[in-house]
Amino acid sequence: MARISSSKMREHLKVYFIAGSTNVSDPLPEVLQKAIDGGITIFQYREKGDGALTGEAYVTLGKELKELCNKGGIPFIVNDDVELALALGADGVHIGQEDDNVLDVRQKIGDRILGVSAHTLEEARKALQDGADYLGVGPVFPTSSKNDTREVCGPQFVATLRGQGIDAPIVAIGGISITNAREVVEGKADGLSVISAISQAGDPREAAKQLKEVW
Ligand SMILES: Nc1nc(C(F)(F)F)ncc1COP(=O)(O)OP(=O)(O)O
Ligand SMILES: [Mg+2]
Repeated sequence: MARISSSKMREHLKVYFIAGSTNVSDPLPEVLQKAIDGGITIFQYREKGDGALTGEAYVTLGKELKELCNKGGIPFIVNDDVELALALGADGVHIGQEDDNVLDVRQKIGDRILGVSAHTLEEARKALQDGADYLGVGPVFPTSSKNDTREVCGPQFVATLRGQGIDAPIVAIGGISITNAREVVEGKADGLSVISAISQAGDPREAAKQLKEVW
């Protein structure tokens, strides 16, 4: 298996749904299936925060979500937890600046997809140099889904990175919804990632469909 190409990675990043059991009121597998039906292009299992599952329940849910992604033909990404990603046979992992070292994770996961959060030009350059396949850049808008974010950088920050020579696949994250998604597209991101815009939507399928239609 070779590393994913940038063009294929950009396609996968278009509508990136991220969720864990604490982000939904209905069972996450049901929400994920609706999101897949609506056209999400990649999913990240991010089981974090108060009330997050642990132990067997954490692994069992991950297995179920991975199966849905496999059937739906989209990559299944695990947030932070490289061991779980390997145990589940995930398609990749996403790590942030406070997580494991990018070089070490690349070594552990082989050619699987590796996403890295970046908030500055230096962090972006280093992550790519160390083996990231895509960057998660944000928060582009204020967000209620994560309480320890760096300061809001705005949707134009991705365009700034492009101007500084970062032409790798980038997905924007943070407070994105259907009402501001166009700004993300105009800001030269390759994709938009959302938690509550889908996980808290009355109709996750419709929400995913509308976000897909922005492209
Ligand atoms: N989970 C993420 N996924 C993305 C993605 F690019 F996939 F959209 N970008 C950024 C993050 C944030 O990652 P991190 O800074 O480690 O915080 P946390 O582990 O709490 O999510
Ligand atoms: Mg993390």
